[in-house]
Amino acid sequence: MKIGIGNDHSAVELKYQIVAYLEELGHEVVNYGTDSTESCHYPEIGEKVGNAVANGEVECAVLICGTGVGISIAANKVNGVRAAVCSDCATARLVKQHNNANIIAFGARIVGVELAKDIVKAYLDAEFEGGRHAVRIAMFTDIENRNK
Ligand SMILES: O=C(CO)[C@H](O)[C@H](O)[C@H](O)COP(=O)(O)O
Repeated sequence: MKIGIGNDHSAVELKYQIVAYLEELGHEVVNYGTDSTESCHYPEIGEKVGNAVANGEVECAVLICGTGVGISIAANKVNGVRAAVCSDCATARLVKQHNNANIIAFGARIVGVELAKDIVKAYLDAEFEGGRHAVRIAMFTDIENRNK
């Protein structure tokens, strides 16, 4: 799978570890984040990754900032993006099964590297269940269309 990754200055080291892990799993990774620990602005990276997912450049993406929150808020401003912050594996599985999240986010200041890898794996291994959940996903699109 072609997977995007984006991060701010707080998450450079964790980003490298997650890229290595994704490659170990056989995925192609596109890096949209910073490779510098110099302070930068996460909204720019969240938007860039959101666009990459929305226009199909990558199938899904991982976003990492200090908490995962700011960068996911930015990505969620892009139509078609469903970015979800996860700090545990059950949530990571459910955001795919129920919300069909196309971006998973977490915080480099919140989760350690092993938990972060487990979160990514739980998300990638899960499948969207469709059915009643598809009706609700369609309602996200309705919200986007009403608020253009
Ligand atoms: O956006 C965030 C919180 O939602 C991220 O954690 C950022 O990484 C954080 O705000 C950056 O903080 P810093 O003090 O500028 O390193």
